[in-house]
Parts: sequence; C-alpha cells; structure tokens
Amino acid sequence: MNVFEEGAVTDEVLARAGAQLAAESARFAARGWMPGTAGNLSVTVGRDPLRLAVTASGLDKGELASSDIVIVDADGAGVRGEGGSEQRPSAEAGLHARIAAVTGAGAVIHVHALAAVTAGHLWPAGVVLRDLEMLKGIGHSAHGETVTIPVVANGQDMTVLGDAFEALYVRPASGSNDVPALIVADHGIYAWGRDLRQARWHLELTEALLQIALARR
Ligand SMILES: CSCCC(=O)C(=O)COP(=O)(O)O
Ligand SMILES: [Zn+2]
Repeated sequence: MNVFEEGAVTDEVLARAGAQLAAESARFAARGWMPGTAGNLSVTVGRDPLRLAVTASGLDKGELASSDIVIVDADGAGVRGEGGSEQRPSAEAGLHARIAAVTGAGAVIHVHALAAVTAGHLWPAGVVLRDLEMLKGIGHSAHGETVTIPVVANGQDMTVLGDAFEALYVRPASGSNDVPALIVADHGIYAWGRDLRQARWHLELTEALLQIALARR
C-alpha cells in the first residue's frame, strides 16, 4: 500500500501528494518527456471507493504547484467536496483510474517519451523483449523469458482505452509478475507501481528497454 492510502484523505495528505506529483512531474518535463502540456500523473488516495489525486488538465507539467491536483473517482470524473482543486482533471484521468483499479497501483505516470511513441507505432501488436538485464527492474528475468509490453491504439475515449488495456493485461500470478507499463500507440506510455518512486523506476526502465529494441531493429 502506498503512504497516501494509509488513513483519512486530509488536506495534509493531499498537500503531500500534490508536492510529490509536482516534483515527479518536473523531473519528467526536464527530461523532455512532457513537451508543452503533455503528460499526467496520479496517486491513489482511497480504495473503497476508489479515489485518485490526478494532475489538472492543460497545465505545463514542468511548472505544477502542489495545489494543481484534482480528486477523481473510478471513472476519472472530478469529485467535489473531498479536497483538491476544482480545476479540470487530466483528460486521461479515466485511464489512470482503470489502471489503478485493475492493477492495484498506488501511482500511475503518463509521458510522451520518444521511444515509447515510436515503438508503439512500429509494433502495434506489442513490443517483444528478451534477454536484457533491465527486464529485472520491471519484475522479469534477464534470461530466457519473453516479455511483451502491451500496445493499445490511441483514442480519446478513456473507457475504450481502459477496456483495451484490460483485455491485454496479464495479472500477476504465483511466480510471475505483471508488466507494469502500457504503450498507447502514437501517443505515449503509462507506467505504474506501488508508489510514485516505483512507478518512476518502471517508466525509466521501460523507456530504456524500448530504446534498445529500437536501436537493435
Ligand atoms: C498536449 S498533449 C495532448 C493531451 C495529452 O495527451 C496529455 O497527456 C495531457 O493531457 P492533460 O489533460 O493531462 O493535460
Ligand atoms: Zn498524453
């Protein structure tokens, strides 16, 4: 469980979540993975009912304040009266919420990193990776295991994208982990983890693996 799910969703909890989201966001913007107003991030702040603190829509993600977060429900719709700002939530909040619901993630990060956008275009049926040391960092074996990063077609309806994600998602089982990333072709990548730090590791490692796949083709 991530630290934001441990107790009541107080103003202090939201302020801390907002500060972490802004800091992580600035980091990805500085890497060039969030050009203009691209990208969005969320942390799960409640499970029953599901509540996410997600970045507000249309802002420069390199310049977020800790108050630039909106509380959304399982459909990605803004919830009033539970804290956060009254700005418009990310247009992609619905996919964040679906990923959090299906995978149990405590944090989801979405960026428009170049290798992910390119790989999703080249391999719309999924990006197959094998025999790479960094696979260990996303929960898989460095040798002898075929790992597919799922790819879904881009679209503006988050329910359609969420359904496409769920159809491809392979749940963790005893002795096997999930793949904690999803490419949206010609758009970007989502990565998730138990908290923002692990989601960041999964994102950075997956983007690096995709760069290798592209360099080798
Ligand atoms: C400017 S890029 C188009 C929108 C997008 O893909 C994105 O990641 C940012 O959307 P948001 O609503 O979260 O600002
Ligand atoms: Zn996007």
